[in-house]
Amino acid sequence: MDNLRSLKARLNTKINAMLCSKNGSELGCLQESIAFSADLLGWLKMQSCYPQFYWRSRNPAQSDSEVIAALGEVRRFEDVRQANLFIQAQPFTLIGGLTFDGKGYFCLPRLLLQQHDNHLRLSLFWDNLQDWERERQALLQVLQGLESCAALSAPEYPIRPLAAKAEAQQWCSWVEKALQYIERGELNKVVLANQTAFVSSRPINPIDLLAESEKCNNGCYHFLFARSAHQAFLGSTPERLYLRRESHLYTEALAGTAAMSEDKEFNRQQGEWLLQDSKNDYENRLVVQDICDNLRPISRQIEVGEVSLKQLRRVQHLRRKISAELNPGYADEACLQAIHPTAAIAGLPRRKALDFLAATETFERGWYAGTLGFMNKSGAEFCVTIRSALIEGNKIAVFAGAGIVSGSEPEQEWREIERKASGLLSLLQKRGEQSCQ
Ligand SMILES: C=C(O[C@H]1C=CC=C(C(=O)O)[C@@H]1O)C(=O)O
Ligand SMILES: [Mg+2]
Repeated sequence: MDNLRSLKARLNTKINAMLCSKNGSELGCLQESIAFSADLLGWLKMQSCYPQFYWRSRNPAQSDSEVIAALGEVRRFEDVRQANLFIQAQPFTLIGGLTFDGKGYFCLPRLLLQQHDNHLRLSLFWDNLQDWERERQALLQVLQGLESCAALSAPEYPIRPLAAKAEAQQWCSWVEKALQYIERGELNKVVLANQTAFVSSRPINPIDLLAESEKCNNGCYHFLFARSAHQAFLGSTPERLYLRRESHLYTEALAGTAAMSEDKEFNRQQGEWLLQDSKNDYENRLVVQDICDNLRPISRQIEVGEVSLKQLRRVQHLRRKISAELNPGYADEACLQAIHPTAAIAGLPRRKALDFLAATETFERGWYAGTLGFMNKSGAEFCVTIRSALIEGNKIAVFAGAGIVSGSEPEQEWREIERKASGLLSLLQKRGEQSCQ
C-alpha cells in the first residue's frame, strides 16, 4: 500500500495548504488517479467513517468493469429528482439508490474510490458553504486510513435460526392466496418474499461475508451499504436494473428459476427443462412486458433479445436482455421511476401487486429488492438488490422471493426461495480451502 501512503501524504499537504475556495462554486473536489490495483473490500474493512458503500459491477472481465468504495457524505438527496438535477449540473458521481418502496438515498460521498482495471481514481469532496476548518478536519479524517488494508478472513459463524417471518406452511398459504387473486384475474403475477433471521455466537463481519460471496457467487454484482457501524445491508445479485451510457439503455428480464448443483449433467438437464417450461417462460415474459410497457413513454427502439440461461452457484434463471434509446431530456430520474420495481420483484399489475404484498408479507423489505448503484451525467448502472441480507451485530436476516404466476406450486416456490437464500447462508460456515459449493 506504498502508493496509497504517498498519495495520502500528497493529499494531506494539498488540503493543509488550501484555503476555502471562494470562486463561487458550492462544492470543492480534489481528484487523483494512480496506477494501482487496490483490494477495496480489505480497505473498507479498516475504515471507520460512515456511511460506507461498496459496489462491484457484474462483469469484472469487461473493460468497463467498475469497483466503487465510498466513505462519508457531503451531500444527501432523498428525492431522486433532486439527485438527477445535481448530476445534470455537476460533473460528479452520486452513489445510492432506492429501497423496494421507492425511498431514495443518493449521496455525494466525502471520499470516493473507483477502480478500473489497474487504475485507481480517488475523489475528495467538500462543501464550500460550510465552515472550512470543519471541512478540512473531515477531509483529513477520512484520509486517515487511506493506506490501511485488512486481511479478509473466511467467515466462521456457527449460526442458529432465530425465526423466519413465515415458516414453510404460512408462506405457502400466502402463495395460495396469491393464486386465488390470479385465478380471479386481479393479478397476473406477484413476487412473494420471506425474511429469515439467524443469530451467531459472535458479531458477523459483513465485509468478510461479502468477500467470501465475491469469491463464490460468480456472475453477480456485489454490494454493501452501511449507514453506521451497527448495520450493514449486503448481497450478491445476478440482476441488473439498468446500465445507461448517455442515452443508450440496457436492461433485462431475469425471472424463472431452476436448481444448480456441483453436477454438470444435472445442471444441463435443469437448464434444458427451464428453457422449455411454460410456467417459467410466462413468469419471464411478464417481466419483459412490464419493462417494455414502462419504457415506452420515455424511449424508442426497444429491443428484446432471445431467451438464455443465467447460471449461478445454487440457481439458474431465464434471462431476456432488453435495450432501448432514451428520448431526449430523459435520464436517471425517469429510468429509475419507470423501471423500478420490476415485475421480477413486485408483480403485475404493479400497483395491485404492491398492495397485495403490503397486506400479506409480515416483514419490512427495506433495501431488499431495492436498487443500488451509481449515476453521473454520462452514465449510470444499478443492480436489483436481491440475494441480500441485513446484518446487525450477531444477527443476520436473509431475504429471498419467488414470482407467483398461474401454475405455481407452493412447495416448489418455497424450495426455490430456500435455494436462493442459500447463496449467502451457505457461506457463513468456515470453508478455508474448501470449494465454493
Ligand atoms: C425475487 C427474487 O428473484 C427474482 C429474480 C430472478 C428469478 C425470480 C423467480 O424465478 O422467481 C425472481 O423473480 C429473489 O431472489 O429474491
Ligand atoms: Mg420463479
